[in-house]
Amino acid sequence: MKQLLILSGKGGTGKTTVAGAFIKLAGKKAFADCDVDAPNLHIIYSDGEIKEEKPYYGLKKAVKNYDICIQCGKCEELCRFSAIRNGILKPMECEGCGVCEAFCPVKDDKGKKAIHLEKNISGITTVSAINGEIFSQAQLRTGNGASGKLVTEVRKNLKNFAADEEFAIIDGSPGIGCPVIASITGVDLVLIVAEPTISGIHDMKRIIETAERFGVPCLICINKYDVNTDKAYEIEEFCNQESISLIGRIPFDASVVKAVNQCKTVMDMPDSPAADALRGIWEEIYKVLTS
Ligand SMILES: Nc1ncnc2c1ncn2[C@@H]1O[C@H](COP(=O)(O)OP(=O)(O)OP(=O)(O)O)[C@@H](O)[C@H]1O
Ligand code: SF4
Ligand code: SF4
Repeated sequence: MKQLLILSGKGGTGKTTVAGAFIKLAGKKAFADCDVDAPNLHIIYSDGEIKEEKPYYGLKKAVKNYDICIQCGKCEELCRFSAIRNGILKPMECEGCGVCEAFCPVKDDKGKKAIHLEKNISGITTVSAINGEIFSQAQLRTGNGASGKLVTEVRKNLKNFAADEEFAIIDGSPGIGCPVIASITGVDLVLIVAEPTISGIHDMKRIIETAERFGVPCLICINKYDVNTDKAYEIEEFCNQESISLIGRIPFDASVVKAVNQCKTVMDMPDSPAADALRGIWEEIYKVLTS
């Protein structure tokens, strides 16, 4: 299975718009949303038969039994993350280090400490089949820090359920942190959707560096290039200097927004200049993936 990952560094540059279009264009494929903090590919690809929905247990978290606690204050004194304040445990701030449990002097009749670690549901993974094509995604629960592990789970599910597919198209998350690193490992190609703004260019450079560190080849396309042609030109110059292929420019197109409002991809919209540009970009990517 050839895996294409779509990234940008900066959020909101058009990753999901591009991923949604490629899923439509690619024919036989599987797809995944690795933006587990804020998944949104399901807005376009929602009607499927659920194959599997599972809780994902990530980091353990502290649980406090207030009935047996003698309020000695040891756990509060030792917690490096200030997750216990005025005797009250704030589960959202617990990092699961286990120091409180190790030093708590009180046990219940089953030997469980007054403060102890317990399994914790970090998120929910879902695999669905849409017209026979596998869609793997997950939603991280608020206050959980296991985003990288959850992304790894999404990719594992994609491989397990769609091992025979020719392509996998993966919508990545913004930034360069854990979820991006978990999504980049082992993919065949990264497409960076660059935005012609100061922050868009800055973040594009950071994500190129990240991909290079993992030895994954990168291609670039500029989205909404006509909104700031000076900055679009700066991206082109950068690509020339660094010998990175710029494979397309997508214009600002009101039908992209209309498509999202109708829960469709831009490829479903008539007379869309953005759809025309995306068709050309997909052809280039297809050539690289199948060469
Ligand atoms: N070429 C375009 N013309 C007009 N609007 C666009 C274009 N591309 C994207 N948009 C709009 O910009 C917004 C962000 O796009 P999108 O959700 O695809 O970005 P994203 O990179 O996936 O965001 P996030 O980082 O939040 O996941 C959406 O409202 C989308 O409709
Ligand atoms: S497990 Fe660690 S972070 Fe969580 S409350 Fe205990 S000491 Fe604090
Ligand atoms: S260390 Fe144990 S007994 Fe002491 S305050 Fe914390 S939970 Fe209560």
